[in-house]
Amino acid sequence: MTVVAAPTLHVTKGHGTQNDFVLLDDRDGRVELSATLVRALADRRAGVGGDGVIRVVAGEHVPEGVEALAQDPAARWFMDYRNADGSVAEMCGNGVRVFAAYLERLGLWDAADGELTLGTRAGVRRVRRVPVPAGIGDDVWYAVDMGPWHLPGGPDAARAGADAEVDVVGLPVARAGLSVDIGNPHVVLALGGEEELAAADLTRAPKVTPLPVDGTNVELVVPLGEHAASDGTLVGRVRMRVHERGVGETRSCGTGACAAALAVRTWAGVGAPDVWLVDVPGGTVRVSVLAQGHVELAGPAVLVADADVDLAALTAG
Ligand SMILES: N[C@@H](CCC[C@H](N)C(=O)O)C(=O)O
Repeated sequence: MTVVAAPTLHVTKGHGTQNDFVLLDDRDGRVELSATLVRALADRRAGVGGDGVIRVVAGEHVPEGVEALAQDPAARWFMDYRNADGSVAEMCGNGVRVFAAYLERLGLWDAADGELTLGTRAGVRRVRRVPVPAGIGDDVWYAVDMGPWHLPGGPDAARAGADAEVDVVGLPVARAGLSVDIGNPHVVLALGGEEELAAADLTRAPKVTPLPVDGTNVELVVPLGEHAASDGTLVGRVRMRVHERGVGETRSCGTGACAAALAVRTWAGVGAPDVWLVDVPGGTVRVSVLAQGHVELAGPAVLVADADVDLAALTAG
């Protein structure tokens, strides 16, 4: 890969339920997306600002993209996702939807032609446009098949409902948490109610024991009950706050919402809903448990700005 010598970098800013990203069209794989460049772009004062940076690159230009193409030759575009601290993450649920909206903007995908197949570090993912659920908003919604999920603690953790201890600043005692893998790592813990959720101080990372070697995202959830939708489907609802690995507290996390719904569904046991609305500080997303161990995430994706970044000024410090 060669470093782009151009003095400016054209970027787009987008978000999914206020989980915000700097998007980069590097379809030919010419940009050296170093951790330093990612941190500078994501910087909320000296840069564009975002929870992460997402690069669109043709799969053939990056090794992980080549792997995705081997899995499914339709995975022409690869989502290269980076956290705001410059670290690489396997997957970003909100990011996939924003990636799809960005591809539409770039003319690289048309939702009218059918679903989008893309490569991610967690494997191939599929996205389609879906109707916006009544009463939730008027943004464009996309649904993503997030692929397989599992409980790293296995059946023992499922039975116990926990496999980790999580200490959150602002809460009096450490809580039991359940690890959920949805392509990237999460630990979910249930709190007693809205007051506790508000009291949690997520300016510092919760202490997770044992901490997975690659770290983890942490979701705090308050179950809000269940209701029957107009078609009779049983729908569960939870409120969630999240501390993201490589970022800090964010206003939403798509993989985190999936992990939260899956953990609450595990705790609820037989007869629990397969469809969940997850309320996050930045909005609401929908999680549906699909057949064959897959889970679907649906929610909005919004592109808000385009900018030409002066690379010399950005990296001047
Ligand atoms: N916000 C994302 C998750 C981004 C990656 C995460 N911070 C990690 O390191 O695993 C989402 O919407 O899923």
